[in-house]
Amino acid sequence: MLAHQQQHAVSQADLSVLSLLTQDQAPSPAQVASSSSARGQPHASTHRSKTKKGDGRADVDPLLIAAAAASGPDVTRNHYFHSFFPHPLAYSACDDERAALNASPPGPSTSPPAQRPKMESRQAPRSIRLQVEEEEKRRLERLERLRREQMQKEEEQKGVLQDKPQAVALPTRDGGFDFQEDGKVQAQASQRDADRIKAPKPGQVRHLQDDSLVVLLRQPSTPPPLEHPLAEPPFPTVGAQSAVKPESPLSAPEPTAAASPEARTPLPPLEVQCRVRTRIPTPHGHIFLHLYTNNHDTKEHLAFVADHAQMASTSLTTNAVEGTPILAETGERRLLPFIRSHSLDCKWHDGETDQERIVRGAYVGRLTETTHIASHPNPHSLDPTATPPHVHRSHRTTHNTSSQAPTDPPLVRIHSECFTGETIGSQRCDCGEQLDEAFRLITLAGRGVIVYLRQEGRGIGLLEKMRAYNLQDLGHDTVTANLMLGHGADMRTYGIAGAILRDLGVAHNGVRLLTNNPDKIKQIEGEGVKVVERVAMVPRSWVLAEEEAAAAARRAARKAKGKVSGGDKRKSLDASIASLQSLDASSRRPSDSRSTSLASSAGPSGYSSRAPSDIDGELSDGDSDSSDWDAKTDSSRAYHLRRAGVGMIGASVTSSPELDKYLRTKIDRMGHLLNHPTQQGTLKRVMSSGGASTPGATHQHPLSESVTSLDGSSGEAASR
Ligand SMILES: Nc1nc2c(ncn2[C@@H]2O[C@H](COP(=O)(O)OP(=O)(O)OP(=O)(O)O)[C@@H](O)[C@H]2O)c(=O)[nH]1
Repeated sequence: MLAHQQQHAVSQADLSVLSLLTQDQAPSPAQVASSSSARGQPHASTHRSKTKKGDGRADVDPLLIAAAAASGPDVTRNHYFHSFFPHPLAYSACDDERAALNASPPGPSTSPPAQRPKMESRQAPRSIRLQVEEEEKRRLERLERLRREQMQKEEEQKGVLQDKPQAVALPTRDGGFDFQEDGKVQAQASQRDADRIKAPKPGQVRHLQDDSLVVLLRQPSTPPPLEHPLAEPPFPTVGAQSAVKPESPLSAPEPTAAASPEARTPLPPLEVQCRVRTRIPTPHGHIFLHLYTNNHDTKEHLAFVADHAQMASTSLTTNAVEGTPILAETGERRLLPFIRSHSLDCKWHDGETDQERIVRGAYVGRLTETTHIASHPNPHSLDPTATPPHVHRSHRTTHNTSSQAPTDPPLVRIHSECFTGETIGSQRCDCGEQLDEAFRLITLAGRGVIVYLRQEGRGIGLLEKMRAYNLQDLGHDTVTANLMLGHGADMRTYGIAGAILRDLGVAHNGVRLLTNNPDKIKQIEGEGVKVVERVAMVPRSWVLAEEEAAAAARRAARKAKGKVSGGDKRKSLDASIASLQSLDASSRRPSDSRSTSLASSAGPSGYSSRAPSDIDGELSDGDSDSSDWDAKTDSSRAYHLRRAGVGMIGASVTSSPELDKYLRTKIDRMGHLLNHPTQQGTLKRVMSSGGASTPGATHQHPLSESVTSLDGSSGEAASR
């Protein structure tokens, strides 16, 4: 009983310690000392407590009490932010607060107490974190399942394709096609295939029942990996050199990454790859559209190929009689290599099927319901007159062409994308009509290439070009506007064009380049493309003006002479037809020398002067009293339809004060090889150094001596 009482007795010392710990103010050292000494006194109850060790509690250590007291009543970090915390700055271990205290001047402070830092957890509650983890796990499992299914399908597909022989496609009546080995019906065709051939269900798209074809269509094969794949992030698209360096920009903007050679990451050797080819019927005729990828940018550059002989052929060699073009002027058959993409035709992987080749466009002739012949993986090896297999990976590779038969250099246009000119017929530039004219000329010649480069706005992009247009509306020209925005006058490069032309096998034998731009000729030659002739691109509005002036002159002459007799009229028509035919032949024929180019007489009337079918249209245009010719033939109707701009790219003829200024700037400031017509209507364009108002570089290029005039006469004639 006594022991029990002793155990629960509270001594005076305990009470004083308790009051020390619970008081508002921190105890002074003296208080602590007295408290300790009080505990040190041999007090009866203290003594009793010392003797009662059986309750498991340790004696209260005076040092511990002193430390606790010095820290104030709220000592744990957990208590620190409780709203009931009574003592600002009582947590002496907080560095921020100590710093704030040190910073405050000595003596009574009037400034408000420093803000206590807030320590808040940004972590989501655990339940949410678990939920997110769970979802991520489920997503990864789903992906893994899909990947496994995909692999399984591919395995199955491989099995199917190995069982199925490589084949030439045979047409089916419902528009699908079946592939049979070497064109022969397979004796061991599967029962399923045989059933399908015999009994097609009406309205059913048969080829979609073919599992292997479905797999092929949904998961097309990819070309062999490039030696130097596209780096991440993509390399700048454009901007290696500019034709005209910034002279004195009004502001001095930072050079763009593309503009500054030092800032550019060194590019790997350029590689291009034709991924797909297809036939497109255009208002001017059929062309093959090729889509290219490359390892310098992420853009899809294009090539349009006109090759009528190839389209008519059922063989990859030009030895096939039906594929041999006949030269208009001599009637002679000439063996011309077909213009084909080496990277498209080559084998992409082992076990490649004809289906794969045909779907990507590696086929012979024209794909129809009745002809589906996959091309040979190396078509050039079949053609003795063709360029050797083109090595597209490095344009530095030289080919020995000495043993090859001379070939007709195709017409080639290297065109830069212009959204505004080509899609909505902007009258600020001549891009739309130039593209249209290039289509007209290559299809008329029956053989040629347009390389369509995705370097909008001379390489500065659509956004910047539109900003430049606003500056032009303020009165600046196209060059100055570019410079003001911190770009060069022309930021385009032609490496990709060169690689595409090499891939198409036309670079080495020479091309007739449709351009007025001397810088373009220089750059493309630097890419290993042989330019044997420059063919001028004449604004159609100029041609039109010339023709109208000529027609007016003829009418005036007739009036002066009196009405011509029927016989005279016939003679004059015959003479005109003969002259037009000779012009027409010239646009089809390669030039004998680099010095003279009979210009593509561009413009709506140019159709008539080039296409025999339009000759009547030309004459009717010139002679008002021969309009009866128009109604007589279909060809004149075609002429009028085309003249009206049906199906033309952009606008068939571009004409505006803005265009006038644009062309003038190109001639005066960018050295384009074109003379602006004078007010008197003198439209002879003399491309020689003497005739063109062009800067130095223009004169040095041999092709700058080419002479072109709107009436098709040679330079010598024009200058006489
Ligand atoms: N920055 C800029 N680009 C323009 C402007 N007008 C047209 N372009 C672009 O210029 C490119 C065509 O270049 P041009 O100088 O017209 O012709 P070119 O291709 O150099 O020369 P040719 O072969 O003779 O046609 C296209 O990419 C157009 O988008 C303009 O005012 N400013």
